[in-house]
Amino acid sequence: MSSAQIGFLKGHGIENDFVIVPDHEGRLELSPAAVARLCDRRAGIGADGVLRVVRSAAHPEGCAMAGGAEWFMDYRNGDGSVAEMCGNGVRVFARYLQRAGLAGAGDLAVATRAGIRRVHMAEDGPGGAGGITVDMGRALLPGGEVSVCVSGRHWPAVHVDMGNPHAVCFVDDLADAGSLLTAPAVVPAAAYPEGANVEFVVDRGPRHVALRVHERGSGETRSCGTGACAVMVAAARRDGCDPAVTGLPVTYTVDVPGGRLVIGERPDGTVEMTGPAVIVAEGVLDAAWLAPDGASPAS
Ligand SMILES: N[C@@H](CCC[C@H](N)C(=O)O)C(=O)O
Repeated sequence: MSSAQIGFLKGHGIENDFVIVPDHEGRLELSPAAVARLCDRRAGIGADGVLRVVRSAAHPEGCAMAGGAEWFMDYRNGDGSVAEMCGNGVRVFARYLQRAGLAGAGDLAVATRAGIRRVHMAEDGPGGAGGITVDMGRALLPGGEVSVCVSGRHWPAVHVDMGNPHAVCFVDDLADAGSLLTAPAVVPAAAYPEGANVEFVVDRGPRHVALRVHERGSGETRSCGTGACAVMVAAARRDGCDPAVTGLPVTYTVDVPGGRLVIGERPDGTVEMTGPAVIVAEGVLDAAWLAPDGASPAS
């Protein structure tokens, strides 16, 4: 590859899609504008976000993470903003490492801004169909009264922190959320100083829910892994099966527009998410296109 080219891959986790930028030694200056260009669905590659793959030792935030994770997931939203964690993204990140021969089947630790996430990969199936399970850590429920407002309608919401911020509201019909072309208002805004991902949830059956999500920095997406975990945690408390109270693990099926995740919580509060991760393409980018103002993306 010439110095004017940058390698990339495209992948998705139940249609939450990402441009993957391997930058193992941390040499790229990936500005917010460059991320937004990559994610542009008409003028760029198109994606909900970017996964930059960097060795932890080559990234200041990766270095700061204890836990012996060789790789740091530098996740960016489609608008170029930085986020702490991406649940579908970490599965796709692990799939990339597996495909590149940098990780085998079995267990892998990935450093994220929200801490270390432990990933368990089965042997890859056709088209990346082998499930990947992620220990998503413990949810925090800061409490307080929060509500979500769309087009003059209000719903009470549950504030759940999965390393990144979520407002979960239970609605009668997923269509109630409207077009979700703009971000729902979350009240009080002070409860979410860094903004919020907002999930709208309906019941599908016992321990089975479905959601739509408006993601901070990306708009409505076809899936959100951390959002699905936040929904599972909120639903378990609503349904009287909080594992910390019952002493029993609980598992929910969570449907999203792009597919299905299976999410469980143990009595110690650990949340575990299982779902697919697929790499669909690989190519090269023109570095001059990525940084048209003359700033070199490679340092
Ligand atoms: N799609 C992701 C979440 C990505 C980050 C989010 N938009 C935020 O800003 O917190 C997921 O699968 O968890």
